[in-house]
Amino acid sequence: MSALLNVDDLVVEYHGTSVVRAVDGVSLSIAPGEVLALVGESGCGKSSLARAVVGMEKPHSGSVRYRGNTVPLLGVRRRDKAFTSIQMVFQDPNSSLNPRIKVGAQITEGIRTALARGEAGSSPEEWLERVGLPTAMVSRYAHELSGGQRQRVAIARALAARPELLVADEPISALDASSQASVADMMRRLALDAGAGLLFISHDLAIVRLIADRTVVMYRGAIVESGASERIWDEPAHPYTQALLAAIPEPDGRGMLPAAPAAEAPLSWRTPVPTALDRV
Ligand SMILES: Nc1ncnc2c1ncn2[C@@H]1O[C@H](COP(=O)(O)OP(=O)(O)OP(=O)(O)O)[C@@H](O)[C@H]1O
Repeated sequence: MSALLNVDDLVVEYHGTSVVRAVDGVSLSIAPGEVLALVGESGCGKSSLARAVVGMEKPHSGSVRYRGNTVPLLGVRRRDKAFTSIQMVFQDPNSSLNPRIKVGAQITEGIRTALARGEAGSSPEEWLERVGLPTAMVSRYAHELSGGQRQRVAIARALAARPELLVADEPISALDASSQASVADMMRRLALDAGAGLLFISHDLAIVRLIADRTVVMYRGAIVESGASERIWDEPAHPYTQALLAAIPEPDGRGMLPAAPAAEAPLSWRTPVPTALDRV
């Protein structure tokens, strides 16, 4: 099956007083109906990659193509029908929800995006039910909801647009621990029922293992390992992946590996590779 999303040798840089190369030559693809997880520690470049995928960052080099077409920068992407089927959920729901518009109206914006593409729409109440919220919330404002409820609304709005590609950047970290797995699973089901591809960004390998077909592990802007999620969980090949797995607290997940903190990892991957900052 041809890919929905192709990222080829992508480089994202921030040019300020110094140059930060946040994404350093990343290639990946997502097929329709596939969940791809992107994992890695804070600052490894996950959000920069996600932002470039949805047109919020301009690639320094390399390319991001959606159904074979280069994804334009956000303003153009929003206006171009060919790209309204890309939706994003952010870590912080406050950055995507408007505090002055009622929840129902915000979900309706998503439904209108779907209708404009000739897709079936449904009511805001139905979407609230699907994400586990009471339908009465249609008439509430975002500031009247808890952080977790807000994130569910943001997820409902993104899914109401019937995305064919959903990019979710740490979508469950605002939720309480007991509902993280169920919301992640709900996102998987709703995206896949619609035949969409899901790029699910997380630092939580235990959840990623539950919902992602494939996992890509990022470290310092580059991919160090990728493969079937179960394989990465059972036989992590790269020392960095092994350290990520070993860091999962025992009651929550793995607890199988002997403690292998990053400090004990081989120098080959711990030592900053003299690429990014040194080169530019
Ligand atoms: N606007 C910016 N200007 C300059 N540097 C930035 C900017 N945004 C991100 N960076 C830097 O780029 C690198 C990658 O950041 P990014 O937010 O992509 O990582 P991340 O893996 O998503 O982290 P987190 O999990 O904490 O969100 C970091 O070193 C960060 O400090």
